[in-house]
Amino acid sequence: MSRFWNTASSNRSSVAASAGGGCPLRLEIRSKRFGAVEVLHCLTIAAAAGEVVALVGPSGCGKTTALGIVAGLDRDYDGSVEVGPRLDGSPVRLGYVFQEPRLLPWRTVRQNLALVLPRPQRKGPAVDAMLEALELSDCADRFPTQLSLGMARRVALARAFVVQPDLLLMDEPFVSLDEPTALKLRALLAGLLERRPATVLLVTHNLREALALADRLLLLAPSPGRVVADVPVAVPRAARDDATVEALRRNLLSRPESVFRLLA
Ligand SMILES: Nc1ncnc2c1ncn2[C@@H]1O[C@H](COP(=O)(O)OP(=O)(O)OP(=O)(O)O)[C@@H](O)[C@H]1O
Repeated sequence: MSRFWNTASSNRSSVAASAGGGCPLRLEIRSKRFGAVEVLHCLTIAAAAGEVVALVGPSGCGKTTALGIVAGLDRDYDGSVEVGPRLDGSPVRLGYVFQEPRLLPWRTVRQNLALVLPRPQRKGPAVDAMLEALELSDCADRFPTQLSLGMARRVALARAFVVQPDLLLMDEPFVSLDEPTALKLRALLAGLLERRPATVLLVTHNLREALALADRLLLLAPSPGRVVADVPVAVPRAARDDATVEALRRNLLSRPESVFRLLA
């Protein structure tokens, strides 16, 4: 197991080893509190190696809190997290795309990417290849203040991918972008995952985005946050053009179960 931690009493659960890109993930939170308020209760998220799982739910239902726990940024909870293993036993690599790009303002685009790599690899071809894949070669020597929000978000995506992550955590990665820019970034992300699969937890408010990218949607309800629906997306990702995504969205919104009203 590459990483495992918990507080209070935890249940260790077994997960199959990763055979290709990505690694398995299992998160079981019995309870997560901030002070007297319980924000997550009996929340279980499991993802197979290479699976893209979208966490969808209203503001405040605990999506970011759950990501922080998976990333190891928050260890004050009752439950367990298992990430990995990789088949070859090597350490799991984690990528995190935050809600804001969080680039170092005093470093250039190229330097922001290089800094997340082990020192011997920083001058190798990985950085330039990733900049090219995300159509960022022309701004490699710019500083973050010289970028548009869409470019800064592409750099944040490039920084997460340059480590070749097994597990990628994405928290509203395309929020507050105009729709054409968001569409372009989604297509770039889909292309990156096609070339090098990773297990992805994608937090989003945007149902179209979830349906365009994910293999499965987990719908969370608030107070306290928990999973109320687990919805597989049967159409292959490559076949999900705008019209197909819209049809999937309408189909989901028309389902009679009351939990789907959370999406309206
Ligand atoms: N550090 C903190 N201290 C106290 N309460 C917090 C803290 N962080 C989050 N919360 C509360 O926990 C709940 C879940 O917050 P979280 O940010 O995880 O929700 P979210 O689903 O990601 O929301 P959004 O979609 O608006 O980003 C909210 O009620 C929030 O106010």
